[in-house]
Amino acid sequence: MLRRGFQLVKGLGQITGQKFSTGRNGITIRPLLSTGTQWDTGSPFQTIRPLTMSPWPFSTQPRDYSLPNASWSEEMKRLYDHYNALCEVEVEGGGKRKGPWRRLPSYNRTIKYATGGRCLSKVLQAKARLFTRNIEEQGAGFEYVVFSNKQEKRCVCVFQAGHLLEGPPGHVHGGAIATIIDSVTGTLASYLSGPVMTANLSINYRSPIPLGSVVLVHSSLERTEGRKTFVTCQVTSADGSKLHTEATGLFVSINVGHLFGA
Ligand SMILES: CCCCCCCCCC(=O)SCCNC(=O)CCNC(=O)[C@H](O)C(C)(C)COP(=O)(O)OP(=O)(O)OC[C@H]1O[C@@H](n2cnc3c(N)ncnc32)[C@H](O)[C@@H]1OP(=O)(O)O
Repeated sequence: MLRRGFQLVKGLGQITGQKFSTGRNGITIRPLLSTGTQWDTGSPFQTIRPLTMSPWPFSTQPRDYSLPNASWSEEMKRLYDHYNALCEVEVEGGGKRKGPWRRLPSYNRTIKYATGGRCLSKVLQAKARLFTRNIEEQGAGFEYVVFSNKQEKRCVCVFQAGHLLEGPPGHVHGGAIATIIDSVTGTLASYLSGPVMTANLSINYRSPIPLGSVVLVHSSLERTEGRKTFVTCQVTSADGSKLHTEATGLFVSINVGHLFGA
């Protein structure tokens, strides 16, 4: 029973991305699901606090990684607040209506908790995570939030690069920069054109990005041609005064069956 309980919570941790750890004297659990079920693992392990169990083994309330957390710098929070405020506009006589901008929520699977992928075993399916959201330690990897503006066919990402993204000493790895560019341009392309895959990404690195700094990743639609969506991208310092990186991307619309073995 004890072993079964431990395997289950460990499995849940892998599936939900939530934190469970084994202490010297047993299982220490920071339950994030709240359920009414009390599991007593018995001595020497401490009582596992109530867990909410659903018939579907995935959390129904996955973490939205694009919301502020304790690792965000003042600059990151200020920029988040700035763009978040543009998501609503005041109307005459009081009240608010939706503004031109949207904050895009972000989870650790591309399609929220969908299984899929050609030839993936069930174990791999359960463990698969979105590359940019697979570091659980807050502030260590990619901290970012994307805001999109459908009317203007563009988006902006506020990105704080954590210490695990180091390339040259004290600066962000070029592959990490390519990753956030691919994610932001891909998000814009799929927001405007539906399911797409990156066919081409061309990057010019103009000036290094200091580790821990906050930068803006701007992406705009250049044009569409049939199944092809062309986008541009610039990574700048938070105040816009310095250009760090420029890129262009080509995204090709796909039938999702392309990914699911059809
Ligand atoms: C919502 C959450 C968002 C999260 C964001 C994450 C973003 C991450 C995005 C990725 O990283 S995707 C992973 C990396 N990309 C891949 O693995 C793609 C691998 N390549 C493919 O699967 C196929 O090559 C591809 C789907 C891109 C295209 O194959 P298709 O058979 O569907 O299309 P086809 O080869 O017929 O090409 C269609 C058009 O695109 C053009 N094209 C395709 N690849 C090209 C290329 N590389 N360069 C220039 N043009 C290209 C091609 O010439 C043609 O132009 P025309 O219509 O004018 O004839």
